[in-house]
Amino acid sequence: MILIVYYSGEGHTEKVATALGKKVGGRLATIEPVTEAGTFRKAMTAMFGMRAAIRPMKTDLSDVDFLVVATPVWSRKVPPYVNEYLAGVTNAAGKPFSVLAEMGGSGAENAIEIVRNSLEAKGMRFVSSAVTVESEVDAGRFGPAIEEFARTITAVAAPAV
Ligand SMILES: Cc1cc2nc3c(=O)[nH]c(=O)nc-3n(C[C@H](O)[C@H](O)[C@H](O)COP(=O)(O)O)c2cc1C
Repeated sequence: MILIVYYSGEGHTEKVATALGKKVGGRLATIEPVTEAGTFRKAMTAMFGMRAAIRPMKTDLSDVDFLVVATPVWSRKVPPYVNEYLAGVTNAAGKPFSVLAEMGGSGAENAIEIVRNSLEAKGMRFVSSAVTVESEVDAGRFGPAIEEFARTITAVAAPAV
């Protein structure tokens, strides 16, 4: 089973994750914050690599064959809710993963590196990454950006039936 875990504050990451899910036959799971912070706090907690409480969700990857983490870029890093999810991941050793970063304009590579380091520390195996840009997502022009990304995923994990 391909699992696509995402957080999306304003719907862009969700739009891309949903389209990707259709392409690869993946199951979607959303990271939900317990409380919505204001913009300043969001930027600060991301900048300092902090974690913030999320609603209970499955973090045990026992029945997952391939994990995709899709995240917005915040302060050239990732939201504290994504850090919280990543910290909770268990039974992940040896499993492949890919990362999708959705951004306004810059910092995606750094955000991808953060997710990559966190999951590699759990023994997971990095496969690929992709970047989408807010304006392209708004215009519905992100298809090509995830086309090749989807292929790298299905090449490793057979789509769920
Ligand atoms: C607190 C905060 C910090 C952000 N920092 C960055 C950044 O460093 N680089 C960037 O390109 N976009 C940044 N953005 C823009 C988001 O990445 C962009 O709006 C993205 O589309 C949001 O995805 P979402 O709609 O799924 O929440 C930031 C947005 C917020 C709210």
